Amino acid sequence: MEKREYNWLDRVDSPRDLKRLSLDELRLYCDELRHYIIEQCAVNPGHLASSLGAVELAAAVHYVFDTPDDRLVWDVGHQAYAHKIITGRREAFRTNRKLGGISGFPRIAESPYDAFGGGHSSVSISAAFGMAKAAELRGEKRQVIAVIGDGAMTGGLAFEGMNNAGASRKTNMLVVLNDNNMAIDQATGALKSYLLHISTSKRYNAFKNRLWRWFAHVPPLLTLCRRAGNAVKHGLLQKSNLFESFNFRYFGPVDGHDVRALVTVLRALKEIDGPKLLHVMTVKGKGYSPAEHNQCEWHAPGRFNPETGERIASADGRDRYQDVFGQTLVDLARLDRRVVGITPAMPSGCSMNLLLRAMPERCFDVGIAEGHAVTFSAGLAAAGIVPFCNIYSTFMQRAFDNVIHDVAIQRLPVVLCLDRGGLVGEDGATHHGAFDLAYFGCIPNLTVASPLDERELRNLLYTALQSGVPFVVRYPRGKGEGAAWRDEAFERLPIGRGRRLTEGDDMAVLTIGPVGNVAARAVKRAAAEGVSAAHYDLRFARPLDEELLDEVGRRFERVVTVEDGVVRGGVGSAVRDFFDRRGYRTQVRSLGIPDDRFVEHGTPAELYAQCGFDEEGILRAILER
Ligand SMILES: Cc1ncc(C[n+]2csc(CCOP(=O)(O)OP(=O)(O)O)c2C)c(N)n1
Ligand SMILES: CC(=O)[C@@H](O)[C@H](O)COP(=O)(O)O
Ligand SMILES: [Mg+2]
Repeated sequence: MEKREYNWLDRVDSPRDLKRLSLDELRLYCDELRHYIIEQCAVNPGHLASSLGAVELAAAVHYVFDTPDDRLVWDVGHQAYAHKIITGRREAFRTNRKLGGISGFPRIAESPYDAFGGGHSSVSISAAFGMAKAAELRGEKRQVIAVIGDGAMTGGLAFEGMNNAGASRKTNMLVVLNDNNMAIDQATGALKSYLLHISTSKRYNAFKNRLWRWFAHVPPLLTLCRRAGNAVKHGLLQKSNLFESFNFRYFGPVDGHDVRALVTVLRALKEIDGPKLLHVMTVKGKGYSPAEHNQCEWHAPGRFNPETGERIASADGRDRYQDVFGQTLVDLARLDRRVVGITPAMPSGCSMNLLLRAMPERCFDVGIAEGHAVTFSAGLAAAGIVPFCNIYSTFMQRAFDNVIHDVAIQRLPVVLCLDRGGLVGEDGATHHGAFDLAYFGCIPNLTVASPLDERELRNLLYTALQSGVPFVVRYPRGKGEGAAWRDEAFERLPIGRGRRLTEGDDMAVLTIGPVGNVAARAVKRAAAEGVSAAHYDLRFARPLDEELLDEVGRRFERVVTVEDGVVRGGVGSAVRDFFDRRGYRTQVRSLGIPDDRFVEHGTPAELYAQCGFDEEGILRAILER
């Protein structure tokens, strides 16, 4: 990619400015917009490939519709960078995902153009339907548009939204299906084949192309085309149209990078009432060759050299926790024929792609469907398989009831692997794994553990396999401590037992998970400053090690608990409850993620400091008398 001067980019600070451009100028503007996104993401990382794929779409929607009066909802929101830049955030985009800067996702609080917040998948149709219904109830005339990817469309919630909205034939809403045949990894499932079928059906497309050409040149034909709708499409498509079955009028597929064609089609659709869906074909990473050629890696590539496409990674020899999970799962699957892996659309994110490559028949990418992933796992477990179901902590929130109803009550031996537990950094409030220790800590029959380091993660996964009970293993995003783990012999760990890491006399520090390593450094520094702190690693949030806690309660008047999770309802709360119940008068100070606000985006180091449980914060709490 070559450096270039911008002639059009700087002229647009709002959709109103955009509308002043001719269609030819709009195309030139889109080229520059794409270039700017690449240039900025190279130095300030973000969701590059999806946003490159939606440049023309964002421009065309803002060109045709009257945002913010017309409501535009982006599903997930990771493809909305062009939208942000068009809607007055061109300069602010330099602060994308930085502490105090704009969010990587749409946010209602950030701009009137962000009609609905994003981050988690498959919400757009339900939200847009709510807005369309509200407009109807309030007698307001406005358009509502939901842009949803083919990956997000695999989520059950999207179908719940369509089912509901489709029954309301008068309600005016447009769903734009942004189909690039990719989620983060390869698209999966029956919907993928279906979308491929309708986007490649030659007879239907030849007919449809003629229809759209008429649309463009002879406006009165619009009415005719509307009437032609269902019957013709059904006749030409071998399968009945899925979206039409939900009472959505189906239009497309159209080329999502031909901004002129998009404008033409959207203008036409604006005149059609009721629920309708426009199928748009895009290329993930469009316009940046490295991203087009390796769409998965360029979903969120980190920093890179825009000229060469070389990604800039810091190599310090330490593995990520997800690497430990991915390789250990392969090792366990080799050890035990009952082991399988389940991921809701995150094989690369959680490194289950290692199992997918090694034993594809024993690895299931079920689409963006966390609830289904858990219940599917429960079904497998009920039939003698040991599923390792890996879900990012924040997305597990979607499957809370499935864990209670389908796993815990029935005591089925599902291993729930919670990746991204704790603060995740730049993705911000929607993605921090803040609540899991609180929401799993209160469920009967669940064992909940978190390792201190890589080797312990490996051993906890092994222990979970041996346990025969519902077992949660929770670990954070990013790199570990550098502990040796590869090819280490497995060790079965005692369930519900913690251990003392450091002896001390003045007070005790209780930790769970890798944040214990940070606390260990603070404990050392406290000793140098004259405070002798005993350090205990609980390892299990449930069941708690009561013997260990009795020892602490008996010996210490002052305790600091540290967890990379929300302070209320988490491990600190459970420890305090235990001391109360046992009648210990120990004073407990709990450090963790605050529960009086959502923590926003920033680097992990900045956020730990802000929340007061970085090394300095823990040290301060230990020294406080
Ligand atoms: C509930 C939930 N599960 C998983 C994710 C992680 N995730 C973010 S984007 C994405 C893929 C989305 O695919 P698609 O909608 O087709 O957009 P594309 O990346 O192809 O542009 C996934 C799985 C999420 N954001 N929300
Ligand atoms: C938008 C989204 O939900 C994912 O792309 C997420 O940002 C991935 O996070 P990791 O970078 O932690 O895999
Ligand atoms: Mg996609």
